[in-house]
Order: sequence, then structure tokens, then C-alpha cells
Amino acid sequence: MAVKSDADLAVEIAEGAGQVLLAVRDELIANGEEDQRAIAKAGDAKAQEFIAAKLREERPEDAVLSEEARDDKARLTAARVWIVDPLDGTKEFSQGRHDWAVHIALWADGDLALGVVALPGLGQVLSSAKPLALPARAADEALRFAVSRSHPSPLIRSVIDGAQGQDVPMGSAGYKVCSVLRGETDAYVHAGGQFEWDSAAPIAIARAAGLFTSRLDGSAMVYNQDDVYLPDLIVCHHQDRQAITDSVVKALALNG
Ligand SMILES: Nc1ncnc2c1ncn2[C@@H]1O[C@H](COP(=O)(O)O)[C@@H](OP(=O)(O)O)[C@H]1O
Ligand SMILES: [Mg+2]
Repeated sequence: MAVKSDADLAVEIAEGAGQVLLAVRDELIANGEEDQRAIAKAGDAKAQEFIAAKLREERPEDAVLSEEARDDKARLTAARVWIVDPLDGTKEFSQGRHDWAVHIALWADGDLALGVVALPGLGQVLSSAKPLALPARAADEALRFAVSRSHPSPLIRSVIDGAQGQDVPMGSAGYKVCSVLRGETDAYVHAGGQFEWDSAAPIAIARAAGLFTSRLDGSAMVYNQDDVYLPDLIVCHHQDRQAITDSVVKALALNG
């Protein structure tokens, strides 16, 4: 039998983990579970188990970096590393909301090679291998920024105000990047903390679709580093890059 392509495998895994997460949550709620931490914990564990088993079975040679597994650093000398967040937007998942995601990315030979984000609450899966056409951006309308519901940042508030934009709160880094691709927002600018698994798959999809992506200081998002802390990012249409980066520079000067 022919070996499944990485792109097909990533979609299969992201979709499958999404189904596992929906089923776990339904079952717990049907059994009367009201503790959101218990729902989040069960979701994280079951999705991690599903993804790890699939990767072990289908790509036993590859290294894996996951939010929910020990980082044994074998990945630092590997040619191929899967970077996964089994459940991004954990809080929103546990609250019964739809704005959460499963992230599956593949890093190969120095850069992101593939990203898949499943949005089980919407029944959608986005892949860098099949980029969506970018939604049109009306140049005269205020920029809509996807922002965190649970990690407010004074710096990001300043960036949005400086760009005369409006904020659209929602959970999950993957869901936010997909909101730009789905035309619900125009940009996602984040500061204050995140890890490689929070952004790897979403950034691969954003790049493939032709969005601008960078760190707040304008440098490239770099993955599979020893320290996986990757605290800030910009995702936007190229036409908005200047306005947003100007606002970031001013906000950094104001907020230190
Ligand atoms: N200041 C911060 N420090 C660490 N992680 C952060 C963070 N802000 C956001 N994140 C992580 O980024 C993801 C999206 O967050 P948000 O919805 O608030 O934008 C979440 O991942 P998890 O749900 O996988 O933990 C969250 O933990
Ligand atoms: Mg996450």
C-alpha cells in the first residue's frame, strides 16, 4: 500500500483528534461533569494519546514536540519534527465554546514544511497544502484584530488603538489565525507569551495562503529551537503590514 503523504496524514490526525475531543467533552457533560479543569485535563490527555499513537504508527522515525509530552530534545538533531498542540484554546473547549483548535505542524530541515489546523467546533480543517484564497480587504475599513479572551495585553491594546482598529475577542491562536483566513478578522498580533506549538501550524497555513507573518520586532518566526518559548507574533495582510508595524513600534516605545 502506498505511504500516506505528510499532508494527508496531518489532516487525518487533526480531524481524528478533533472527533476525540468532541466525544470526550460530550461524554463528560452528559455524565454531569461541571468542573472545567477536569474537562480540559481529559481533553488534553485524550487528544495527546490519539496524536502520539498515530505518529508512532505512521511516522516512527520522526521526532515530536508536543505541549502535552516531555520534550526529550531528540528533535534538536532530527531532520523532521512534528510540532503539535493537541488542544489549543483549552479554556474555551472546557467552557463548551467552539473557538478552539487542534494544531499539527511538520518542521523539516530548518523550517516549517506543513501546517494543519482543525476547528472541530466549526467542522473545518485548514491545511497549508491547500491554501484558501485570501478574503478581500476593503482598504477604507477599520482593521479588525483577533485578540485573546483570557490573556489581555496592554501592549496589544496600544497596538490596536494606534492602528485605529477594533478588537474581536476569541480563544486559541489557531482559531485566531484561521479567523483572518476566513475573513472574520484582518490581523492577529500577540505579545506576552506563547510556545512553538501555539503558532507553528497556524503560521505555516498563514504563510502558504500569502499572509505576512513575523515576530513583533519584524524577524521571522523560527521553530524547533532549544528554548521553545516564542512569545509574540504578527499575522496580517501584506497591505496592512506597514500600518501595523508602525503601531507596534509606537506601542513598544509607550509600554516598554
Ligand atoms: N501570555 C501567555 N503566556 C503563555 N501562553 C499564552 C499566553 N497567551 C496565550 N497563550 C497560549 O496561547 C494559546 C491561545 O491563547 P489565547 O486564547 O488566550 O489567545 C493558549 O494555548 P493553550 O490553550 O494550548 O494553553 C494559551 O495558553
Ligand atoms: Mg496552545
